[in-house]
Amino acid sequence: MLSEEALRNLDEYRRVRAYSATASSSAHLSNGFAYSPAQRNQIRESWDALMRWSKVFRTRKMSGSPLEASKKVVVFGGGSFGTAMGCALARQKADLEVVLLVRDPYLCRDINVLHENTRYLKGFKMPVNVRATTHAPEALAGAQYAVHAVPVQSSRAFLQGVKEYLPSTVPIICVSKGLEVGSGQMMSELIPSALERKQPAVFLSGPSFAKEVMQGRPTGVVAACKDAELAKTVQSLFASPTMRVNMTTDVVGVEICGALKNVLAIAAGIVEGMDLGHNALAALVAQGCAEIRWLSEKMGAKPTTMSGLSGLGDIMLTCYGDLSRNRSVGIRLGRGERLEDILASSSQVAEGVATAGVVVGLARKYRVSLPVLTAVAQVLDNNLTAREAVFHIMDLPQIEEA
Ligand SMILES: NC(=O)C1=CN([C@@H]2O[C@H](COP(=O)(O)OP(=O)(O)OC[C@H]3O[C@@H](n4cnc5c(N)ncnc54)[C@H](O)[C@@H]3O)[C@@H](O)[C@H]2O)C=CC1
Ligand SMILES: O=C(CO)COP(=O)(O)O
Repeated sequence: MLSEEALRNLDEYRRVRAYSATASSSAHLSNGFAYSPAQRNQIRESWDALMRWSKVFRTRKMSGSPLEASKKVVVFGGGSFGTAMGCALARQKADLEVVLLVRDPYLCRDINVLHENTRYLKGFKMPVNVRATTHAPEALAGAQYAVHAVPVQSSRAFLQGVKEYLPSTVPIICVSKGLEVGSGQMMSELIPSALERKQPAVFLSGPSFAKEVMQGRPTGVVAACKDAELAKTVQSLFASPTMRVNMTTDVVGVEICGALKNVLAIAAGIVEGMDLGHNALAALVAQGCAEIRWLSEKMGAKPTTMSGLSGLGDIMLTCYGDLSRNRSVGIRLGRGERLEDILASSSQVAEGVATAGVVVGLARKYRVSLPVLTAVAQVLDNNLTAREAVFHIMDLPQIEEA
């Protein structure tokens, strides 16, 4: 059921594992340097302890897997990430029915006939147990989980539209990252507000470009839910040889990091587009990390979340990774293009653009100053050029590190 590329990656992964199993018998490193026998023993013992722990853990996990018990999963949104996550699930179990609920009948037909998302993930074959429909009642009938991958600004209208077909017991696994313009809400607030009821929901976030998930490349994400049992269920549902899933109960932390890193990625793109150099980029990303930490802590997030996959992990990916749409928007702004032209030329969502304005409101509410993130909103709002923003940020008073 795995694509050829995913199979190649798995083969490589198995070769590495086989190599690691035999490598401990070879004494010397290639440059003639060798660890002392005591060091080598210590290294081997530490590794063996890790492997023993891993084995015990895996054996305990075997019983009653949520994937085994699942028959149907619906994915809201047939964009790049909904498709990639739907395919990641489908590859794990051949008789799992994965249904993408899409708007466009032409895309729907391509997915069902060509087994390819010709608009958002061109060139990637989808597993045959993934299909698409434009009909919400059919998509939702009998689904045990709903993966929500609709852009944040369209999520309220979307959820209101499917509410009557979505049983209130079906967990939503939300992968959308951003804050709603107008309400300022995170997805964990928007979902119950749009549905006008409580709905179990887990927030899956972390460094995970859709294309690489689709290629079956190793990826790590975190599942956040106040209900730890549900977070563990989703952890176990998505965990595979190519996907590690941590769990946490810190929903606010995971959501705010996921939303704000998109704004920071626009800033990183601007620095890149203006060719300001590696020093500038590293200083900017470090400052952005501090700003995200200041706000998220005031909102009640755990500090560990900031240094985890949804925090630092996703910040590094989006600020430095070529596949980031938010970073691309920033690069083009930094090169002098107008925002409206950039947005008009892209069919994909860059959540940071809308989120940037909302962050400024949150910063005021929580009485925290966020120079870089506010500067991004100013540039996007056309009140500052990228060059002016950089000048003003560099000219801020020199401070004690906080
Ligand atoms: N692409 C990626 O690598 C990742 C994306 N995400 C997040 O996932 C969310 C979705 O992003 P992508 O799939 O990348 O977006 P995309 O731009 O590839 O596709 C968005 C999809 O949502 C659909 N859509 C938009 N408005 C809709 C509406 N009102 N009703 C129904 N469907 C609607 C579009 O038709 C399209 O299928 C975003 O919040 C993004 O930040 C998270 C992790 C990785
Ligand atoms: O969230 C993402 C990866 O984790 C995707 O980032 P972009 O939306 O900037 O492409």
